[in-house]
Amino acid sequence: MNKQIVVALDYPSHDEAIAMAQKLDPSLCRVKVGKELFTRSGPAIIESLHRLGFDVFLDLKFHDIPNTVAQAVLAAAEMGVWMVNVHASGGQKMMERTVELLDQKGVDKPLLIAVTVLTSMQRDDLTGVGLDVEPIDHVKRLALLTEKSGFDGVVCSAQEAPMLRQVVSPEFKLVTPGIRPMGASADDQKRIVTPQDAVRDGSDYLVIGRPITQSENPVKTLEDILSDIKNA
Ligand SMILES: O=C(O)c1cc(=O)[nH]c(=O)n1[C@@H]1O[C@H](COP(=O)(O)O)[C@@H](O)[C@H]1O
Repeated sequence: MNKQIVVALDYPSHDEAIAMAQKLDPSLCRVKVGKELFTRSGPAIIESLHRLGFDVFLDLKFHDIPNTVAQAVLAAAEMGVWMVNVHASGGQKMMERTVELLDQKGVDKPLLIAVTVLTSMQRDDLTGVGLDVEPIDHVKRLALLTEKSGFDGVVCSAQEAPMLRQVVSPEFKLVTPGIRPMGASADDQKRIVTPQDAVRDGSDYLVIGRPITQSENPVKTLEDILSDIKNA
């Protein structure tokens, strides 16, 4: 089974994250460790999740000079994570140096993914940082740069998936947060899509946090989403 759902374990402690992971079935989903959890728990959380049998997406969104990002991604690869991400806006040299270093070291490469435009942003947020473009156009530009740099895929909103599927190779992975089942609260997300539409529009992996982790019955919510996407 192609495990398409990645549950975002956005918790303030190792034990709270593990308590949720223990309710989940690693044959049905993968998990994501982000900045809050990793900053509080460090690599121990990755080891614990691996022991439970999960594939781990380490979401630290690296963005720095090429050597620094390449070395950080190497450290992630050596922890055995399944997927790791950087910000595409760090540029081509940053991504190319990362691929080159991992090749030189001969480590097993995680899926190398670059964030395009955060799903919490819309046009006026881009204007605020000096980018006078529509999110979809900026996503396209950064996705093409990411592919050219030898990375495996991008993080984007599933709203951009149909457009990207026209311009990138079929193997290029589209990882889409900002997923909200019909009627769920959007929280701080802006470019949101339902699970079913995300899959139908060509998303490979759906990153879902609060709709599952803050649900009264996370396991049932996950099962409902899985059954929705099966019908997509
Ligand atoms: O890279 C990410 O995972 C990410 C990129 C992005 O553009 N938007 C985004 O929401 N995320 C992450 O995806 C998760 C979404 O969580 P929920 O909004 O709770 O479903 C969070 O952990 C975010 O850090």
